[in-house]
Amino acid sequence: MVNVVAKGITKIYKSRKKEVVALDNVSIDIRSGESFGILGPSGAGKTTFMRIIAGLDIPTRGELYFNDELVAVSGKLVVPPEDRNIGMVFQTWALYPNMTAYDNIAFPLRSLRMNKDEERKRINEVSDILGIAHVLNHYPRELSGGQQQRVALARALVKNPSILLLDEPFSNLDARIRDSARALVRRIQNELKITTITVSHDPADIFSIAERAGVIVHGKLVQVDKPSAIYSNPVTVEVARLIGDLVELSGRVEERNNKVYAVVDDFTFPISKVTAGDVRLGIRLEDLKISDEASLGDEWVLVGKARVKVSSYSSGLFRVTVVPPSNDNTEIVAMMDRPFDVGKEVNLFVRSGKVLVFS
Ligand SMILES: Nc1ncnc2c1ncn2[C@@H]1O[C@H](COP(=O)(O)OP(=O)(O)OP(=O)(O)O)[C@@H](O)[C@H]1O
Repeated sequence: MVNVVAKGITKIYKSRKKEVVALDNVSIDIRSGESFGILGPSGAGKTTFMRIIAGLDIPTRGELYFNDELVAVSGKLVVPPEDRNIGMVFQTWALYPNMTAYDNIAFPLRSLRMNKDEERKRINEVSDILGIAHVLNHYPRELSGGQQQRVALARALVKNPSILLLDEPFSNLDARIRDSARALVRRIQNELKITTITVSHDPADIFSIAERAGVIVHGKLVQVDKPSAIYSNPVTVEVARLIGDLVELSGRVEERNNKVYAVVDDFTFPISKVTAGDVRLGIRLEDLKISDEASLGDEWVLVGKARVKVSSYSSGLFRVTVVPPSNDNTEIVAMMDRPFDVGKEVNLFVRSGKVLVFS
């Protein structure tokens, strides 16, 4: 088991006389045996970070250690990729189309000049764990997406790697089998206790397999925490957006009866942070509700009267957009279990303590 330590890693690409800062002073300590997730929008620098760990790219500045061993430093590869004992699964799985599943999995072992019995034993072990023993004679085109992904995973695991790198490993799978694929990766990681780093732009991947996660935005590591803590306390509105649908509003802080509110047109949102002046608010759709009732119990706080502007259907729920009486442009969306008539006057509620405040 290996702990991965990055100290001040910066990666600058030079292309057509332009410099792109893909990673900007990233420091992180990924614990031995940990399942760590890296979340970030497209172009944030996630793949660059993985490539540097794998040794496929060299940091422009900074140091990378596996345990206490220096593996790369400012412009220099100290330990080459083939000596890093890393298993990788790419987004596309990158299986060799002209080789059977067996030969794909055996490929990393061929350089070890292992005897055939030992090779078969290893491949059978890893195939049993992944439930693909019955398709080892098939070519990739004869396998389902889920089976192809498991072959790619088997190929990454067959050498007993110290580190497993998964780059968007589920994005090529049908949505309906993604959950079971995530559960499989989580179970294997748990059993084998390999330090695992999963990169994704999809928070569902990170929530299902990572114990801790780092968020990279514009090359900077802006937050490291448990996924649930990033969800509840995102450091910026960009991070909040990455981890779920969000209503964003601009408000003005006011104190009324010793309580602090953010006022948005006719709405008053209770907030806990005392930040004077203008604030940016973020509220998750699941923390908003509309109702004909005047009260919904202690969990929900009345924000004000609203008018239904649009009501549409979305995956089993109704997406209801409401506006305050005085401003048709301040749109707030709540996911409801029934439709509401357009033009109807309703009460808007927010879940207590769930208004995110950004300065
Ligand atoms: N070889 C390269 N030469 C020049 N620029 C590059 C190179 N590789 C990556 N970049 C740039 O570095 C930045 C980070 O890219 P990277 O692929 O690491 O992002 P990412 O977060 O993995 O994005 P995605 O989710 O879209 O794959 C981008 O602006 C990208 O265009």
